Amino acid sequence: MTGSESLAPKAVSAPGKVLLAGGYLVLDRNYTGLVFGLDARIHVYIEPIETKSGVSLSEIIVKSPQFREANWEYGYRLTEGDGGIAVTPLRASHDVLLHKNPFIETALTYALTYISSHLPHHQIGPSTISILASPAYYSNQGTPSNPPSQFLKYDVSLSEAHKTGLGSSAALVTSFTAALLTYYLPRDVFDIDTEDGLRVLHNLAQASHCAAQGKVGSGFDIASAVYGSCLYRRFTPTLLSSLPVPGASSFSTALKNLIEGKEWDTEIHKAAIKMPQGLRLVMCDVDCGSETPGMVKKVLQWRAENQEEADDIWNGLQKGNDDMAKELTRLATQDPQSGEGERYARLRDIINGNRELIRKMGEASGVPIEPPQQTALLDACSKIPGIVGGVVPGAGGYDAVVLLIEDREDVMAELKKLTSAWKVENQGDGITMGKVGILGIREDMVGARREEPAVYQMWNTGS
Ligand SMILES: Nc1ncnc2c1ncn2[C@@H]1O[C@H](COP(=O)(O)OP(=O)(O)O)[C@@H](O)[C@H]1O
Ligand SMILES: C[C@@](O)(CCOP(=O)(O)OP(=O)(O)O)CC(=O)O
Repeated sequence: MTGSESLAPKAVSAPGKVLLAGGYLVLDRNYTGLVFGLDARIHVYIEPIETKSGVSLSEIIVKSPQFREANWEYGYRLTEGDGGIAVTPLRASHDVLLHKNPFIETALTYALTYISSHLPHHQIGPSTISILASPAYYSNQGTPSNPPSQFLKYDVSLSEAHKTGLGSSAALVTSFTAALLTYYLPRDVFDIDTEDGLRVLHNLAQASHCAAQGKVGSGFDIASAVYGSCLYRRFTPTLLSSLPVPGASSFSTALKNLIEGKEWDTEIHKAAIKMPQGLRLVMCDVDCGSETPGMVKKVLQWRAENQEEADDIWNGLQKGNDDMAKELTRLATQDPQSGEGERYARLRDIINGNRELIRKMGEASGVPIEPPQQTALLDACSKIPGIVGGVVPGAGGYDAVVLLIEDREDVMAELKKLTSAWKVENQGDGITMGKVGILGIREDMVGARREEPAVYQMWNTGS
C-alpha cells in the first residue's frame, strides 16, 4: 500500500435524482425505471486530522458546515469475531446533545468495515470529513458564504431544513462512501474511475442506504447517484437479507463477499437514456404543506389484491416507459433538421399516455399520485409553446412536477410567468397548493466523480 498517497485529502461528489418514468413499477424486478441524475450534487471532502505528534486517536469527525449543530464525532474500533468496525458516536461533553445521523453512522460503519477487510486496522487513521450540498436540495433561504463558494449557509439545523426531494440521503451515502474508499484504499484496490470501482461503490452504498433506512426500496436513487442517468432494473431484494448486522460474528467477511460477489443482478443501461440536444428537464417544487405517508404501501397492497387490473396498468406503463426511452434516444441521435411535422409530437403523446395510466393507478388504489391540483398545473405548463410535457416524478403526490422543455430562454420566461402566478382552487380534498418554485437545476448524465480537494478546504475549518 502506498500510504502517503492514500492519505492525501480527497473529494468526491454524487448527483441527486428524478425518476421520470417507472414510479412503483421499478420496485418490481420485472419492470424498469427511467432515472435522470441532476446537476445538484452532494460533495464530500476528507482529510487527515492534524494531531499533535505522539497522540494517536481513533476518531472521525464529520460535519455539515452549512447547517447549525451538524457535527458528529465517532470513535471506531475493530470488533472481535470478524464483526467489522464498530463506530460509536462521541459527545464532547455531557451538555452537548447527541444529534444522531443514521445515514452517516451506517455508511461509516459499512465503509470502514469494507476498508478493514482490505487494510490492516492500524492503517485506518483519524480523519475529518465535510459534507456540502448544492442549494437546490433545500428550499430554505440560504446566505452566501464568505469567501464566496457554490454552497450556501443555512441558519437552521438539518432537521429544520426543508428538503426539495432530490434524494439527499442517497447522494450523501454514495459520495460519503466513495470519499472514504478513495481516501483510505490504494488505487489498485478501489478506483472510482473504473467499472469495478463503480460496482463496489454501488453495492456498498445500496447495502448501507437500505440498512440506514430500515427498508429495501428499489435503489434507483443510489444507482443514479453512482452511475448518473440510466435505465434501471433493480437487484433482487433478498440479496441483502442474509447479511449479519454490524458487530455480529462474520459481518466483515459476509459484507466483503456480498459487495464483491457475482450475485448482484442490478441492470444499468446508460446508453438507453439520452437527453436530445435542445431539450432539458426542469424541476418544480410545489409548496403544499402536505406529505402523503404510506403511498407505496397502499399502492402495492392494491396491486396485490387486484393483480389482473394492476398488470394491465403496469404493462401499459412499462411500454410507455420503453417508448419514452426509445424516443429520447431517437431524437438525440437524429439530425434535428430531418423529419416532418412537429419534432416532439410523439414524445408529447407518450408522456400524455403515461399520465393517463398514472392517474388510473392513483384512482384505482385511492392514492393521490397525480392529484387534480397537479393535473391542472401540468396541463397549464404543457400548453406553453416549447414545453413538451411533464409528469409527477417518482412516487408522485402534491410536492413536485418535472417538465421536459425546449431549452430556450423564452420558454423558461413563459414558465416562470405561469408558475409565479399559479393558484389552484380547493379541489375538495382540503389541500391547497402554495407557491410553485422552479429549481435552478437540470439533468446531468454523470454519476459519482472525483473532485479537486483544494476547492473545499475553506469549509473544513471551524464548525
Ligand atoms: N447536508 C447534509 N448533511 C448531512 N446529512 C444530510 C444532509 N442532507 C441530508 N442528510 C441526511 O439525509 C436525510 C434525508 O434523507 P431522506 O429523508 O431520505 O430525504 P431525501 O428524499 O432527500 O433522500 C436527513 O435526515 C439527513 O440525515
Ligand atoms: C415509489 C418508488 O418507486 C419511487 C419513489 O420515488 P421518489 O423520488 O418519490 O422517492 P423518495 O426520494 O424516496 O421520496 C419507490 C422506490 O422506487 O423505491
